[in-house]
Amino acid sequence: MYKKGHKKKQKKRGKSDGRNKENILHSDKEEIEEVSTADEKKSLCYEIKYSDVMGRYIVAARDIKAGEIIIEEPALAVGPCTGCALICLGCYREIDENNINKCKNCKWPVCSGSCPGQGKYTGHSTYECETLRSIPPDYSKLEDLRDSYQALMPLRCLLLKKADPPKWQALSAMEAHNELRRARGDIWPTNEKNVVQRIKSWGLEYDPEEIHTVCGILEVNAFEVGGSGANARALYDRAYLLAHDCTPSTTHTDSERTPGRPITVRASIAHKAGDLISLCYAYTLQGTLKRREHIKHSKFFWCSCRRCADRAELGTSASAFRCPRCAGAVLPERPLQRDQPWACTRDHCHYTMPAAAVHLLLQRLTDEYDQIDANDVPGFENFLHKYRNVLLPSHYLCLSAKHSLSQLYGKVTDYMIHEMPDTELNRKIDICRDLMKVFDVIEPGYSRLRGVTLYELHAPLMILTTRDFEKKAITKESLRNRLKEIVQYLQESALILGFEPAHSSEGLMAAAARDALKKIKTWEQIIGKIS
Ligand SMILES: C[S@@+](CC[C@H](N)C(=O)[O-])C[C@H]1O[C@@H](n2cnc3c(N)ncnc32)[C@H](O)[C@@H]1O
Repeated sequence: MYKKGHKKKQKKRGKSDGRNKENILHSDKEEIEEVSTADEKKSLCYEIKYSDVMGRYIVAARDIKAGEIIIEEPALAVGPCTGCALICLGCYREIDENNINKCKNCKWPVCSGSCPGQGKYTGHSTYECETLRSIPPDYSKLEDLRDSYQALMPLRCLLLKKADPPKWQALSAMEAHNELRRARGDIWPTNEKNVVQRIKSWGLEYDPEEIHTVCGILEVNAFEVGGSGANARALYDRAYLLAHDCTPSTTHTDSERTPGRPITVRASIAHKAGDLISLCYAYTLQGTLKRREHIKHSKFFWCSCRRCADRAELGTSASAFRCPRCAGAVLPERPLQRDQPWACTRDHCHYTMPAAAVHLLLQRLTDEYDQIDANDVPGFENFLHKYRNVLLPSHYLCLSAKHSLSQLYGKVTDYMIHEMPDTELNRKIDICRDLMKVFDVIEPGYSRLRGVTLYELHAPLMILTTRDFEKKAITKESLRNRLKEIVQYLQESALILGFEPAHSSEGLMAAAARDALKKIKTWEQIIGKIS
């Protein structure tokens, strides 16, 4: 499943967009679709291509500017993720297991009688409700009920066959990788038990192979959607065509509160006509070994993108261990062959490490990293200090620790921004700058990671500047230069995060950045125009 990732606007797709079929009255449907398909082709900024390696993928049909909308479309289907807690079938928010509210008709869990997802195809639709009415949940077996949620999203897709054939047709066109998945000892039997047998036990007559195919379509193509405690997965008619790249060229965001739960895919960098339009199927802040394993495991192919093929990951050294002999960087000799040894990059040093030793060391360090509590500032700092002779500061585990620290410094108990001493503020600044150097390469342009980090960077800079001004330890000229730099960070952050839904944490950060910019304007009374 794709994790969440983000103006001069391309002509925005209107509500009569050919794919927004739920907005079209049946009698007019064919005519409107034909017209809008022709219009659509003219205005599309991408075209679909095919290769034996990647299958279908999209490229820019013309030059695309950073921030431009490439795809904006409603979901074909939305439903619970596998392994989710007991959630409302309408809005995906967690339900209090001691006080479960039930749908009046089918008796399955919903948050309330007025849940906004009631009766919507992106939530608890009437056809789902009617189907589930004959399968009342057993509330004396909550664990079993939670397990049964795994079958709900596949069932929602299968129900579309009758309830909305065009949507069913659109999702049926997606890749399921059945042969690759069938050959794997884990996925197929798990789906057989948790989904196929479950749907059979509900007395619903679907072909087992078809159910497996729907499971595959979801595994290969679904996007994780939602936020603010309401996590779900969704299929989209065109966004699924985005090929993978470990330095993605787009970001995407979904709008939980808009009917149809649309996804918006934006160019995070400028594209030339013919450029691949890509999305990262893995977490960019991981090293090549982990990203490739994750992609192989969940998307069934070995990535060999530019970043994966380069031992130094495009100059970031994001997987580099420190050489115990000369303190240089130890990197894989052939990063696309995971069983090949790693070696020091310095000419005179011939230190090598067998792949198995690297994998073991990485696992041990990852296990230790994972033990650190998400809010534990000293925990992350200790990790960085403890492994300073084992990992290069650019190693992704160090970057992950710094990423957490960049957000914790200034926001958690004992580290509230106005109480932080200058040394800690400077630490936050250094951390943010280190991160930005890497993010500029692995998630360039208008990416959420860059937007948030720029915002985090402005805060300690602003406080140090104010303190220096109050102490009269700064000239007018240097004050102006520092404010200029802060304004640049805030403007870019507000621009990037302004693409996010207003109520999301990133949307709120964008609003805070805009406010901060207004406040900085008041300094102009003291020092004259800043920029
Ligand atoms: C969501 S689908 C993308 C659409 C798909 N290509 C199709 O034709 O339906 C993901 C699948 O596309 C293929 N794919 C995407 N990016 C790839 C890449 N960079 N290298 C190789 N295969 C890729 C893989 O088969 C992957 O499982």
